[in-house]
Amino acid sequence: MATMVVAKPKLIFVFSGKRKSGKDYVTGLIHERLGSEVCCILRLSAPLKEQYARERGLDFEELLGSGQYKEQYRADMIAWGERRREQDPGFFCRLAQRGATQPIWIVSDARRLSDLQWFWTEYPSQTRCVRVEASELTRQKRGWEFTPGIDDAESECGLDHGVNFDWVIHNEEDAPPLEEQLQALLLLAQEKAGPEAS
Ligand SMILES: Nc1ncnc2c1ncn2[C@@H]1O[C@H](COP(=O)(O)OP(=O)(O)O)[C@@H](O)[C@H]1O
Ligand SMILES: C[C@@](O)(CCOP(=O)(O)OP(=O)(O)O)CC(=O)O
Repeated sequence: MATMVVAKPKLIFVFSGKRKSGKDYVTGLIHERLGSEVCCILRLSAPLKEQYARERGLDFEELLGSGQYKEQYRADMIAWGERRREQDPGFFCRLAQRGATQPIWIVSDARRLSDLQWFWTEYPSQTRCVRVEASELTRQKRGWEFTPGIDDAESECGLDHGVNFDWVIHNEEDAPPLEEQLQALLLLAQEKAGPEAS
């Protein structure tokens, strides 16, 4: 693969969380607050879904969505992606960062220790890990159903233990408001990005 020249970020928030915990919702709030000039959202699953859709003649946009379409293919996408990660753990991380020029990056969907290790290795001083937490009841209310082979496998459980997260965001009705929980992340991002982020 040709060497991709990537603009160095000043700060990277690497998010993880269970299905329907609110990763996209929370990272969307941060992105909205900081603005597209300063902040971009990187999805590790996007290059995976793009190649998977191409190989199988599927609808890439639908795979990016949050509906049933992607759930039909999730198990096979997981297996397909894991075969590639076995050969090159950073394969999807490198592809996801293509074209990112903003100073603040948000990786919205880390799932495995190899994801975190890639960013810690490539960007040791810039990387901060954030976990989005929600109870199973809350996730069920958002449309999650336990699926054997998915919710008890690495894709969903790979970061359940052994990670000292820099922040844990409790995305629950009875938790403090997200704006309050995200204050420290937003302040750090504004400090790192400089005056244009304020
Ligand atoms: N704090 C919240 N307030 C309102 N809706 C939320 C909140 N968190 C998540 N949601 C909704 O719940 C669903 C799942 O959230 P999402 O961010 O897609 O989860 P994930 O990306 O972790 O699978 C979405 O419809 C989203 O809009
Ligand atoms: C094969 C996947 O990349 C599919 C991920 O799809 P999404 O990122 O859409 O998942 P949620 O938003 O958590 O529901 C998972 C993997 O193990 O790589």
